[in-house]
Amino acid sequence: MEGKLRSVGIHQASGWVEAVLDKLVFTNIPPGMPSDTADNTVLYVGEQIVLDKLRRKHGEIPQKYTPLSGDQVVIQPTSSMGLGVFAKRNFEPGDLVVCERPLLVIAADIYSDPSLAARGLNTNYLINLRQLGTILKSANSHFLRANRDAFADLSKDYALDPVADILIKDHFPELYILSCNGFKTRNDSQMFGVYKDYRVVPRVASRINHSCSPNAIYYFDEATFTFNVVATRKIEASSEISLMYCALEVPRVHRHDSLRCYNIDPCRCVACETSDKEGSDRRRKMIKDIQSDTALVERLADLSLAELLRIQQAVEEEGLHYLAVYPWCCN
Ligand SMILES: C[S@@+](CC[C@H](N)C(=O)[O-])C[C@H]1O[C@@H](n2cnc3c(N)ncnc32)[C@H](O)[C@@H]1O
Repeated sequence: MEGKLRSVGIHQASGWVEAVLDKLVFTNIPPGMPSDTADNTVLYVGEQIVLDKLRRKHGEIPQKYTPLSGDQVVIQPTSSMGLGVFAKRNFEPGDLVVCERPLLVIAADIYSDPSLAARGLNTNYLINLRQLGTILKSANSHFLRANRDAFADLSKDYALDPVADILIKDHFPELYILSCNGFKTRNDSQMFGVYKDYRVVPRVASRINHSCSPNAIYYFDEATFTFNVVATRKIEASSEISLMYCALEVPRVHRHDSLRCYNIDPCRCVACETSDKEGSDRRRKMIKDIQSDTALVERLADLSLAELLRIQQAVEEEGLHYLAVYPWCCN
C-alpha cells in the first residue's frame, strides 16, 4: 500500500509542481532593506495578486509598527506543557501582550487551486499533504537563516492522521510545524485570492499554550503584517499567557476530542485540572444556547438584572471573557 501511494504521489506531484509551485511568490516582507533583521521579516508564500491587493488597500505593505519593549513576556518551561509564554508585568483587558512579525504567512489550502482540480491533480488527501509539504520545503530555503532555525525549532507535536503520520512525518516535518503552530487569519481577512485558508506562524506566540479558559485572543494585522495577542482579562506578572486552540462553548469531552490532534491528551490547562466538570459543562451549554439564540441576544437589554448577572457570572467562572456576550451583560 505504501509503495502504491508513493508512486501515485510522485507522479501527481510532478504535474502539480508545474501547475502551481511556479506561480507562487516567496517574498521576505519587508524585502531586503539593509536595516531589516530576521525578526522583522515575514516569509509570505502565496499569490502575487494578494500582495497587489494589499498594496492597493494599504498603500505600501508592510506599514510601520511599533514593536513592544522586551519586558512584556518571556518564554519559559512549564511544568507539563513544554515551553510556554509568561507575563513579565501586569496586563489589563485590552492590553497588547505580543506584537510581532511572524515567521511565515502561507496559504495552507494551496492544493485547492482550481487549476489543479481541472487537471485532476488534487484528488487525494495524502497527495494534497505532500503538495503542501513540498511547498513548505521550498519555503524553508527562502527563509532568512535565523528564521529558518527558529521555524525548525518549533513544536511538531501534532497528529495529522495515522497513515499520513507513518508515511509523511519523517519526510515533511515542516507540515507538522505548520499544523501545530499555524493560526488562521480571520475569516474576514482581505488577503484572499484563489486560496482561503491563510495560516500565520508566529515566532513568540507559537509558544503560547492552549487553555479552555484563555486569558488572551489573537489577530493578524495585514497592514503591518504583525501577529498580535491581546489580553481579554487581567493577567498578573509571572502568570502564563494562554490562547484557545478549539471552540470552548462545548462540553469538556468535545474540547478534548478537538485537542487530540495537538497531542493534548489530557488537557493540562487550569480549567480542566481544577473546575467541576458537570457545573462547567452546564454553564458552557447555557452560554452557547444564549449565543446561538439571535432573538435572545437582541433582547439582552430587556433581560432582568438577575438574568444578566447569571450570564456574566457564568462567563467569568468559565473564563470566556472574549465572548461578545460578555460586555453586553456588563453594560
Ligand atoms: C503551539 S505549541 C505550544 C508551545 C509548546 N508548549 C512548545 O513547547 O513549543 C502546542 C503544543 O504545546 C503543548 N500544549 C499546549 N497546550 C497544552 C495543554 N493545554 N495541555 C497539554 N499540552 C499542551 C502540546 O504539546 C501542543 O502540541
